[in-house]
Amino acid sequence: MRRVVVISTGGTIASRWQGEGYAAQAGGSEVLASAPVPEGLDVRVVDLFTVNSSRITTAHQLELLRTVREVLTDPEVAGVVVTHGTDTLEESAYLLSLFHDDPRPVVFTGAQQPLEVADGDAPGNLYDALLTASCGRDTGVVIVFAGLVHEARGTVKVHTLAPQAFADPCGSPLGRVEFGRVTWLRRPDRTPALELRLPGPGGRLPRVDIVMHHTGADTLLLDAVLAAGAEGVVLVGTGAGNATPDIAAAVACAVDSGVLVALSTRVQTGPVAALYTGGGAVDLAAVGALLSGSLRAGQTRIAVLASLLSAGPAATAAERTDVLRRVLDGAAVEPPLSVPAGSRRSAA
Ligand SMILES: NC(=O)C[C@H](N)C(=O)O
Repeated sequence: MRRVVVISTGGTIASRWQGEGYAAQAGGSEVLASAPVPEGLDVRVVDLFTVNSSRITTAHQLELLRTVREVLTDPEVAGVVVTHGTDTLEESAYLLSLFHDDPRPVVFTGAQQPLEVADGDAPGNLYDALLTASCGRDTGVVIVFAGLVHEARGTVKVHTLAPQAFADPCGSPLGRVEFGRVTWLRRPDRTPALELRLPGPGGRLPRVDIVMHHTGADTLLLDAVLAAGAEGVVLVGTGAGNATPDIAAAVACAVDSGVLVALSTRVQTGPVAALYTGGGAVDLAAVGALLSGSLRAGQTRIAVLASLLSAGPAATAAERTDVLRRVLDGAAVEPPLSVPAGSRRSAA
């Protein structure tokens, strides 16, 4: 029997009607009982949390990371399944993937329809995730949803309600799960795992905020997160990563004071590219913002958070920047042909 451990964290896959709306309520054993189990598997359950994933914090994510590592100390375990709400699944999965250094797979899944819905998607997704966790090797952390296996990095929630909830807008799936079999379509682009320096119990966790640019925006929100003590900021630019000269000046001050700044885009597909000046990505990169490649805002924030955690509180700004640059290089996609060579990433 191959052993797979399911770590249950809540989400719609564990949700029931509460009178006014749905909320996570069921524990892991109930979630598991809703799905058929592939033949020949010995499935164990760890009940970690029961929360809707919009409430997931960095502390939850680090507890999940610790739990996965603890589960994998058992050599009998072939793989791990994490059941998670879909709202922030891509963030937790990407965080774990950056620190994952084990050949055994960690498979995230969830559902768009709640537990006990007669024709819901939970049982199929969980079955596929169990199958993938039992047979994958050197896959890293993946997301199994609606019959597809996605690499954690780059994958985002693309529909609020539909069963096909996840896709990588700049990439392609790693595999398919159908007819009770996993078919691998390509190898994941795995990068070396980051060194893990977890803060001790009660240790301070870095604050990383996201600020989105829009027409008429000034520096108020950026100033506010910096005043609140953000050690990292993701600026979500318009287009290929653009803002204004005032915002570029505020980013320059933030970088000079040791804040890690990454630049993502609010556009759904395509990489950030240093093409425009006048407050655009050319100027933002010149003052030290690192371009996020094809990572969308949520995963860019995780890249910044993971870099701060991995560098540790005693690291210099240059050391933290160096870790983030390596993480983002691992997330790069080729720039479109129209982007001049060498303009994709900041030289800062
Ligand atoms: N489909 C879901 O899981 C959505 C839910 N709001 C969650 O993320 O917890």
